[in-house]
Amino acid sequence: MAKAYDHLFKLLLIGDSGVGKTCLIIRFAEDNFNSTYISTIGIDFKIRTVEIEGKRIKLQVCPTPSAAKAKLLGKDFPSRLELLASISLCENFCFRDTAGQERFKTITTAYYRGAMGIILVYDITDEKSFENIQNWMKSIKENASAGVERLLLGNKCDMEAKRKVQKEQADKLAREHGIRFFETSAKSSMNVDEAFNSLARDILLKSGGRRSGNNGKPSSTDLKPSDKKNTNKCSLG
Ligand SMILES: Nc1nc2c(ncn2[C@@H]2O[C@H](COP(=O)(O)OP(=O)(O)OP(=O)(O)O)[C@@H](O)[C@H]2O)c(=O)[nH]1
Repeated sequence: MAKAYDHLFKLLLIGDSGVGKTCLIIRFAEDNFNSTYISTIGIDFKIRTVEIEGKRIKLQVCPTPSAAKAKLLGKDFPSRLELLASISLCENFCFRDTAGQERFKTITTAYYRGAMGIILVYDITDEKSFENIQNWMKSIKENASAGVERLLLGNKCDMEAKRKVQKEQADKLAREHGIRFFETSAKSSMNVDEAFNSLARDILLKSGGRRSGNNGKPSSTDLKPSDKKNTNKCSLG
């Protein structure tokens, strides 16, 4: 039987708690939005297959669980419960840890190492979440594979009246790091497909699966999200 996809890309979303990582993933994978806030504990990953440059790309997307985030930002590890939650991640990110904190570094490094693309998310209404992007960049440098594709997203752009972070500030930061930047809204779906597809396309181009033309820069007209949307549950396995 023919394979349902040509490439599998694993993506990771990171950023402060509450910036909208889970909602972005749900919007992308299921075209849905739920305003009920439940902080990510024990995570689902989502899958959606898109078509880019004639290739079917299966995107597997995970948010970083709270415990991993805390450790990556150098804070104390929150609790045993959160450790258990954090190790319930999917496929390559799946670990069982009976020893506790001492092995946590290995786990967090593995989150990053498994990812081919990392999406850094801040909330345009929360200045602190934008300032922390620098810390997230640092943790990518320390933990991720060299050359991992990165993308910066300013989420909640539907909340213009409460905006604290100007687009120009983020544009500048993205330029300094040589990465793309979008303002998105998981609520209105503004730029969500565009952002994920642009990252997938950059990974595809980097991996050599590209046609020539357009100077290697993505063109939004080349991006064709397919209808296939899917969900998978992670388990403590
Ligand atoms: N107005 C608006 N609210 C949003 C948007 N995205 C997320 N939210 C809200 O922001 C809150 C946090 O969203 P989550 O997706 O759970 O945030 P998260 O980054 O996954 O949070 P953690 O799991 O704690 O890391 C929820 O109340 C969402 O409804 C958006 O684009 N616009």
